[in-house]
Amino acid sequence: MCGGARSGEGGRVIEVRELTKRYGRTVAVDRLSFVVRPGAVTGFLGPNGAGKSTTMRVLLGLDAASSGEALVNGRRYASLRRPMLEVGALLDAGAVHAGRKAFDHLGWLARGNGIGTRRVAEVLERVGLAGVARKRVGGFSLGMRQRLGIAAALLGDPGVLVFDEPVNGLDPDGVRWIRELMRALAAEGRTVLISSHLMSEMELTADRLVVIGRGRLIADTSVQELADRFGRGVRVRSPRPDELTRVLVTAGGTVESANGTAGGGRVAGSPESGGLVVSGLEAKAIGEHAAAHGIPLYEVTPRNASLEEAYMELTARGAEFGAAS
Ligand SMILES: Nc1ncnc2c1ncn2[C@@H]1O[C@H](COP(=O)(O)OP(=O)(O)OP(=O)(O)O)[C@@H](O)[C@H]1O
Repeated sequence: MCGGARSGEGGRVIEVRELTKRYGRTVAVDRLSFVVRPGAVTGFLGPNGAGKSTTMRVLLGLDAASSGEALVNGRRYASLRRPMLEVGALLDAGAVHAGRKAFDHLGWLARGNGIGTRRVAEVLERVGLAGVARKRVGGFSLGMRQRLGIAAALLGDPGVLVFDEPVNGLDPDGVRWIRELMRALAAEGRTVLISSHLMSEMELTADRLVVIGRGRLIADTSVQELADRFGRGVRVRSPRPDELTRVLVTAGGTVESANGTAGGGRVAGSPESGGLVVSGLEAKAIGEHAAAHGIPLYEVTPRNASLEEAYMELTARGAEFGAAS
């Protein structure tokens, strides 16, 4: 998969290969590999301290890898001939001179990268800042600064976009705006990678997820696959859980206690402690088997586990690691 990612995708691809980054004794990124492809929003998820920003910094040439590599369109950032035309990034929205006007800031960036000033007006329009183009950035709200940072990322009309926690600190309107923009950029065939520590946000924005914890890959999946994998099962409560478990296992089901402890057939625990989660049998079949054996049921609910739960489960160990956050 890695070897051929470069060809046939219009050069719009991010490849992280066996990337390791150490800071002294801290291993921030640990042999991490994944590929981000065009036409979709990919969420880069992990608890605080998981290594997301570090990965992005190496990808953007702001930090050197200890080993392995992170490539944009098959090249390291430093060897891209005109980087702004290939990859745009939003890392720290605060990093603009307060005294500078929005238009001048972008104009300066454009000139330094051989981009015409006509493009400045275009990107300001796209991010909704055309009306404040001649205002000083110092007076901008966080949301406006975020938009300006995105305008800068879009200046070179790059096929690859990287945003580090773009919704942090934004109000609901700002969050919705960013979400829609990310989706639109992906729909244009760009490669869009957004980091976040919030599954609730990614659930609404991303098509694919790269989940990391302690610098290592935990999952590389579509949002749908994750939902399917974790969202299955029927939640059942009965005053006779052991007996019900035996009946359902005999009928071909798999039964676990609802609080997540393993139970390949025998489950201890009263209904008060959370009941059972049954997979491999539909709600209707569960009801019929229970009725045939005269076992009362208090609840039969097809479960739709939230992605948040799936994420918590996936990153449990990583979260322990960053317990302070
Ligand atoms: N410049 C640095 N010097 C030393 N340690 C660092 C440096 N940058 C990051 N780290 C450490 O590397 C690990 C990964 O940090 P990183 O910022 O990449 O995580 P993150 O997933 O982006 O988290 P957050 O969501 O909090 O930004 C952390 O343990 C962090 O303390």
